[in-house]
Amino acid sequence: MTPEPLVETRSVGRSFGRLEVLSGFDLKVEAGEVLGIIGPNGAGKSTLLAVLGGAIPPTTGTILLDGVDVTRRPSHWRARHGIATSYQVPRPFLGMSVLENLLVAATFAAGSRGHRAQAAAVDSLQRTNLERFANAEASSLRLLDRKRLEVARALASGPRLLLLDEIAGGLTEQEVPELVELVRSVAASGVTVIWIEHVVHALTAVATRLLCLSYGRVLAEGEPAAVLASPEVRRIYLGLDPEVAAPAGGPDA
Ligand SMILES: Nc1ncnc2c1ncn2[C@@H]1O[C@H](COP(=O)(O)OP(=O)(O)OP(=O)(O)O)[C@@H](O)[C@H]1O
Repeated sequence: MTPEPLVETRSVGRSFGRLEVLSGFDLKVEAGEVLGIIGPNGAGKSTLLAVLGGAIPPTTGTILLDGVDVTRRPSHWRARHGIATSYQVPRPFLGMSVLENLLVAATFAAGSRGHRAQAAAVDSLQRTNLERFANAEASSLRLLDRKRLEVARALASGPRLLLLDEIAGGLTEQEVPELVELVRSVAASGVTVIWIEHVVHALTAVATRLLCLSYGRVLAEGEPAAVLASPEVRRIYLGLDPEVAAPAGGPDA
């Protein structure tokens, strides 16, 4: 028997009033994958992530986690059952220390108490290279370290699936590889990742699979270089002439 995908959407739709952002959307993500999702502004990427994380319910369709229907489960339930999200704009408690932020995350997102919460907080601190800032106020961190803290807060809940919503946004070209390295190490520790991002080279550096979304439908999906070379992706997302051959390794090569 083949194991269930870690997460699966079956015919998921999401509308906002009369605007149908996703419709009949099917996706399977296996444990251990790093799925990168690209697509033009308004394609429905963040909506998809919000539906997966439970921030908003789908209008139609079903979401399965390990084969179990979690469609109507809210985000706090999903956080306690292995789905965590990190957002583009980090939202730490600015007046608290880094460690306190992680303790809050471990306590409220994962429902841990006492020593277990402490251990989860310290573990996420180490996994994100933030130990030296443990007692620093979150407000004092530079943007890259705030991004690390945003990932650490998600890790403190002990996720099996980490949803990353444009976390490279606002970083310099020098900082992006450091964030990529963090995502790579999180994935190597056994966490499945779905990362939506406009910084395409960040995704291709770590994604095992790439999916390009446009108006809620899949333009192309598969091995990252092949997706970036797809004529539809080049024309609709990258704004390149599909007649001109893509350089080996994709447009960032
Ligand atoms: N809460 C909402 N209410 C109304 N419309 C919404 C809401 N959230 C998203 N939309 C609309 O849904 C469409 C898809 O938005 P979404 O944020 O999912 O796209 P995206 O692919 O993530 O775009 P971007 O790359 O710009 O972040 C857009 O037209 C957006 O305006």
